[in-house]
Amino acid sequence: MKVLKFGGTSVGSAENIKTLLSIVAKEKLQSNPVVVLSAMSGVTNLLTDMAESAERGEDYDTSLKEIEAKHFAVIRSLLPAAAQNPVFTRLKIFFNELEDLLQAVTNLRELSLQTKDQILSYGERCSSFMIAHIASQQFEEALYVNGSELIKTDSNFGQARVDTELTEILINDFYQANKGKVLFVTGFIASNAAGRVTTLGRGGSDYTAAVWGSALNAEEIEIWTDVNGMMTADPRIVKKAFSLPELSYTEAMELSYFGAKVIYPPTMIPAFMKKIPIVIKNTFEPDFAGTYIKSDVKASRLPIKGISSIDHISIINLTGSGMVGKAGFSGRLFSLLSREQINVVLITQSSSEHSITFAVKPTDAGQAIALIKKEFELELDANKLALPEVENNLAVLAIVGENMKRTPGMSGRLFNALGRNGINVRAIAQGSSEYNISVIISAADLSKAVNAVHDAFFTDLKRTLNIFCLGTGNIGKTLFKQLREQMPFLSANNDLQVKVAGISNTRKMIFSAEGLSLEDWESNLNTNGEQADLAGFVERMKALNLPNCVFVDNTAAETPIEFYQGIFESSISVVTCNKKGNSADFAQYKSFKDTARKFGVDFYYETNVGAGLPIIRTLRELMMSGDKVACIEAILSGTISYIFNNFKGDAGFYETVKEAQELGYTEPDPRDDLNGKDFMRKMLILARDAGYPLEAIDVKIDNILPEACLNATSVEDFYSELQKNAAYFEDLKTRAANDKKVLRYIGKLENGNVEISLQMVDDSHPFYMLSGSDNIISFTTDRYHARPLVVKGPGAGAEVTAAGVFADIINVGSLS
Ligand SMILES: NC(=O)c1ccc[n+]([C@@H]2O[C@H](COP(=O)([O-])OP(=O)(O)OC[C@H]3O[C@@H](n4cnc5c(N)ncnc54)[C@H](O)[C@@H]3O)[C@@H](O)[C@H]2O)c1
Ligand SMILES: N[C@@H](CCO)C(=O)O
Ligand code: NA
Repeated sequence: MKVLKFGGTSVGSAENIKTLLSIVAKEKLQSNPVVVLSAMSGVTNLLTDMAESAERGEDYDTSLKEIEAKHFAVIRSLLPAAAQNPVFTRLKIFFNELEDLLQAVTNLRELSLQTKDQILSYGERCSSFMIAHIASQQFEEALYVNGSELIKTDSNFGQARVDTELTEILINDFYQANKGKVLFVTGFIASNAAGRVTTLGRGGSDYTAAVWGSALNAEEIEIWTDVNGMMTADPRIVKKAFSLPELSYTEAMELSYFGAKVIYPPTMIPAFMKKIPIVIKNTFEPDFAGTYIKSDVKASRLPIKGISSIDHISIINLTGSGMVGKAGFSGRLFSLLSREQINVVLITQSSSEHSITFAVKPTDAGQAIALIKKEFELELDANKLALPEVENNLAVLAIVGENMKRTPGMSGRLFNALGRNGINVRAIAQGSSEYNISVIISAADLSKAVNAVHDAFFTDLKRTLNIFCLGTGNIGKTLFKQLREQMPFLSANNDLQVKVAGISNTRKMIFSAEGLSLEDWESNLNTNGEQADLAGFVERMKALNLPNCVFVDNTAAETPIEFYQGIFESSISVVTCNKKGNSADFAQYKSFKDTARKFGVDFYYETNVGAGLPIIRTLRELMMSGDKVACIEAILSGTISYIFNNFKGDAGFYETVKEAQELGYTEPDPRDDLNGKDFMRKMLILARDAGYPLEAIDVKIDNILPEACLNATSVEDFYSELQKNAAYFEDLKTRAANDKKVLRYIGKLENGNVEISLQMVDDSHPFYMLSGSDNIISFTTDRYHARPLVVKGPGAGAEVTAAGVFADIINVGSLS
């Protein structure tokens, strides 16, 4: 037989009670279960409030009416009129008794724990009596059982301890005498030797179920609740949390201890002692298998079972020489705290024995300090102990699982995930059982930490990147389009989810921690966006404190650069196609790199040179593997490449530049391409990445433009100068054509010198054959000295650039 326990929500409404009874009916086909019931949801709280109001002499009538109404509504809806009366009558008797008790409390202005237990007992008695009667419509064998008479305890009211031996006899006798019946038993309540009602404390109804299950050697104890079993993490914090099919008793205890509210650990002990499996099931999804808690769990491939957390915790630090080598110091400390019922959540002690840190509930911290000051007065006076210190606004995160045992790398993975996300660890505790590693962190970081750690351990699941994108122009727009198209593939094949958590352009900005839809981002930004403000955008990104966060700069502006440093310092990675950052002062370039490294985040800028072509990456890998760059020769302006490849025959120069702009090859300001500045930035970045600490003025640039074009003060002006100077360009074209040559704008880095020059090359030159917006780069190095390493292909355009940004984003945080 089985014991089925239904919690408050499962008995909370007529609808839910119907569901409950259908579950019982199904179980009855196998064998008659024992059904343990809680009070209807909210009723125990109401009873507590009423008792306390009565003690203060305040009104409790409204709440009493509320409780009555709650039960009567169920009776009316689930029982035929003819069958309602006996239930109403009995419940009315209950409510009269309850009122008498409350009146007595009011008169005395005194609420003893004993009286409170008596008052609370009506919650379970009403729900169980009522449900047993409703059940009897369906099966005659239904029997209401006031379980308080069968579970015998001491007189520790409010949290009584069970006399197991006697209780087992009573339950067995009762069960034998009522064989063939379906018992509907009140949870939570018991009685002492004198027959006074006691209660079993927190999780009391689960405890009742475990006591019955253990007494009757049940094959299983089912705890029916409103969630799909125990989950890998709190689903309100981690959207990707999932139900665990199986847990050992120890794992369940460790997980529950820190936060997982599904079951209260001590209630499992009777089941644990007799190795009776406990199954957590969902009343509202009865076909879902739920979580099995048992002793012989199958080997699991999950590295850990779950992450539990407590969001409000304080720590108390004790330091001083008085502790060193003093056996009994911690004994005194912790027995003091336990005597005063202060629950210690976690303890760490340094091996020097010079300090002890322990965590308590914030509400206990003040009392703990006072107790310590009193107990250790002598030590404090003698300066053998420093005044105890409290730190508030902290949280505990714990990873739990038996597989951690003797598995190296588990704590490494935990701390790596925390470190990469800029989460400072205040204290650490690992039980020698190795089932649990707990860390204390700032409460503000808890959600980010639990998500990051969840991602790090459940790698079968999708890693999530949260990106904040600046710039919705040519590149930004195309990136969103690519992300939208690629999302399903990524999540299916790369275990990766990219969420756009923020978007801004110069006009508007918008945020969503859940991720913005990329179907309608533009209209959403325009209609719902707030006024753009770069500092505000960055602040909000930091404040949202999302895990695996990336700032993506798709602008050509200088202002975003000022924020990079602070972004790295907030442990946020940066991906940028904006070259302005890396091509300003060398000191700043160096600081970006150093800071990113220091904070364990990534700084990727592949599209700074050659758009999506793998140039930065190639150079980095050459350098990292110990190669030395002797010479770099390159065509790195996609715009000028396009112009020279198309400025032929009848084509005019001005028209060709216009085309390049329309095709999305140029910078937002095309003068930056034509005056060589954009090319200069790329050569400078390459030189720096190759190890040369150069500044912009160190790059020699050959002009391809006549003076008047260079001096144009606006883009419009610039274009009209191009038209006026058509002859100048025609002359270049004819001279090259006459010599069977082509025009090439070529950059060269050699011996730490960088120059960019306009050249006319014939078909013997490796850069002769190019088309479209092609870039070409050749690296001559120690290892590639006879023939250079060459990368060639389209080096400008929205699609290839956005693709490069995309690739940088998905590389963030990957260990490759
Ligand atoms: N076009 C290419 O082939 C190519 C290749 C490699 C790199 N890039 C780089 O890509 C970047 C973007 O180019 P684009 O063609 O998309 O430019 P664009 O002018 O089309 O778009 C720029 C966007 O940035 C936004 N912006 C500018 N300053 C801002 C600020 N302070 N705050 C918020 N938003 C701001 C603008 O509102 C606009 O949405 C440039 O840095 C460019 O060098 C372009
Ligand atoms: N405007 C740039 C885009 C690539 O960075 C070019 O023409 O090369
Ligand atoms: Na590139």
